[in-house]
Amino acid sequence: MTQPIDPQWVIQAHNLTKRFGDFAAVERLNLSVPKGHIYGFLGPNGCGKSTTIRMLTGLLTPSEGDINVMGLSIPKQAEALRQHIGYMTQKFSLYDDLTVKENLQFIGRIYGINADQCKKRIDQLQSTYKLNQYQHQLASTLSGGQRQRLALACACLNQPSLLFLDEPTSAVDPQNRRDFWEQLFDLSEQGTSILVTTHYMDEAERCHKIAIMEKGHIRADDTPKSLMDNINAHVIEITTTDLRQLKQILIAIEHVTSAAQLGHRLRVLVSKNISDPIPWILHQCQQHNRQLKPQDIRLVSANLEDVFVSHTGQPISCQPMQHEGEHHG
Ligand SMILES: Nc1ncnc2c1ncn2[C@@H]1O[C@H](COP(=O)(O)OP(=O)(O)OP(=O)(O)O)[C@@H](O)[C@H]1O
Repeated sequence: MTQPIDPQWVIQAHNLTKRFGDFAAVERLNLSVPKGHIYGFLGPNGCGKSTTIRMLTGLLTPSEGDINVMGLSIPKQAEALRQHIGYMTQKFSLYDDLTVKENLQFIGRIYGINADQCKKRIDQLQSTYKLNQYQHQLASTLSGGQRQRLALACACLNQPSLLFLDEPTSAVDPQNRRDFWEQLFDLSEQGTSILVTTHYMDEAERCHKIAIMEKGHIRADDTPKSLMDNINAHVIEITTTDLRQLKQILIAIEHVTSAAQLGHRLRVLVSKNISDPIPWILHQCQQHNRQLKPQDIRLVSANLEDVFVSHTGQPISCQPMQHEGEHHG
């Protein structure tokens, strides 16, 4: 039995909680993903992104809460949902001892797609995702970028209306990441809704909307622009010498929420409780016998990394390692 769902939302979750023993990996999470959107899920390692996705796809039973995905009540109707979604896991979940084509054929059989239709669909996907020349190659021998394209092709085989992508770009190089996002925008234009987790701020900025998670909770949820415009901190850049020492001084001061060195600059977040942050920083430095000239310091616009740090208290050190990938197929 399907549940009524407001047609503007493709996912609605209410009070979603998952406990592993005493530990709450996800706690009272509320989430609404608009239909047709690319919706980004951000947050430090271990904050509960994958656990949330696994509950939304019906793979993990919540401890508490309600989930409605495309009108289906999850996990009760997870089997029916499976026909309409695609899920690309962090590890890409390919069958290493099968070739590219065999991986796709296998997924086709799981979905019960008839042989003729499946063949057509596989030809189409191999062409879209530049896999034709690798179709007889074992998945285990593919490069990072080729594996990523095959994983996306597998996730799209059943022409899903909703795609879940869990860190799909963590193992590929910048060119492959760009190409991958082009493919996501193509899918989005064709009407596919996409929920994607990422640690990359440039990717988050491409999303229609994002949610920032921390310790099992959603801390912020809006368009990237709105999050940047409404950041709850002043963003200040300081260009001077001996930034390491200055950073240590500033980070110990109340109302300074973060200080990060970017080459010859120090990027500092100061709480909005301080109304006039530049004179305030100059004064704080003086108090610590550190002279700063007014021309060394300026107020700048927030970027998404500032928003991330202001909500999680963490730098983007949680970014995955960049693996060597290949450029074009
Ligand atoms: N089956 C499980 N049993 C016990 N703890 C678990 C289990 N699955 C996840 N956790 C814990 O729940 C927390 C959230 O994990 P999750 O994988 O959802 O994080 P994440 O945000 O996806 O992290 P990452 O960015 O590193 O992929 C972690 O502390 C993890 O150790």
